[in-house]
Parts: sequence; structure tokens; C-alpha cells
Amino acid sequence: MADTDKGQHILDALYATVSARKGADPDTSYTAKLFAKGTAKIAQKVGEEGFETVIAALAETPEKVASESADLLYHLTVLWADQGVTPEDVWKILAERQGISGIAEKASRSKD
Ligand SMILES: N=c1c2ncn([C@@H]3O[C@H](COP(=O)(O)OP(=O)(O)OP(=O)(O)O)[C@@H](O)[C@H]3O)c2ncn1[C@@H]1O[C@H](COP(=O)(O)O)[C@@H](O)[C@H]1O
Repeated sequence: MADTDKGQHILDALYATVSARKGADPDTSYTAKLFAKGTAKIAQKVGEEGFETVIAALAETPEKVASESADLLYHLTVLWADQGVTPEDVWKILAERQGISGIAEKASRSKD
């Protein structure tokens, strides 16, 4: 596997693990506890972890940014599973954007 594929592979594997926790025992699985609390709680955690990543960038260390990013990506996979979004849905959108400048992409969106 190419090094550049490793992050995607780990997120795919994490998503599979997270999805399998739907309906599991909230006493033994943090993910199952999040699913039991519902969409608002899961979305709140994504917001909190995003905020903690921002704070790490502004006031802490690159190591803390990496650690908070891992928390953020984990909670994002839980939100995807909750919403019926698959990693493939996200990879497809990112792949379609490859080679398109962010400025051109934003201009095309504002015409929608
Ligand atoms: N990657 C993660 C992961 N990253 C962070 N966390 C948990 O996210 C929580 C974040 O901590 P916080 O202090 O923000 O949250 P909290 O205070 O516990 O919760 P709230 O009071 O905010 O509801 C911690 O309990 C972490 O352990 C994770 N929990 C699980 N995973 C993955 O999910 C898999 C399944 O986990 P379980 O569902 O617990 O079996 C694990 O094997 C891991 O691969």
C-alpha cells in the first residue's frame, strides 16, 4: 500500500469499526454511548473537537494538533455513520475536486 493511501485505509477501517457499534452496549463502547445519545450529541462532539484542534494550533504544540485531529476525525466518522454518509461518499467528492483550485471551486458553488 502506498504511504499516501494509509490515512484513507485507517479511516475506512475506523468507519467499519464505528458502524459495527450501532446497537452495541453503551456500557462497554464509547461509540455505542454516542449513538445512544443521538445526532445532537455527536454533532456537538465534532464541534468541540474542532474547537480543541483550533486551540491546539493557536496555543499549543504540533503534537497536540495531531492528537486533537485524531479525536476530530474519530468523531467525524461517528457523525458520518449516524448520517448514513460513507467514507466513499467523501473520497468521491475530494477526488472530483482534485486539480481544481479552491478559488474556482468556491466560484462554481456560489452560482448554485
Ligand atoms: N479513535 C477512537 C477515539 N478517539 C477518541 N475517543 C474517545 O473520545 C472521548 C473524548 O473524550 P472527551 O473527554 O472529549 O469526552 P467525554 O468527556 O468522555 O464525553 P462527553 O462528556 O463530552 O460526552 C474519549 O473517551 C476517547 O477515548 C475514541 N474512542 C474510540 N475510538 C476508536 O473507536 C473504536 C471503538 O471504540 P469503542 O466504541 O469505545 O469500543 C476504538 O477501538 C478506536 O479505534
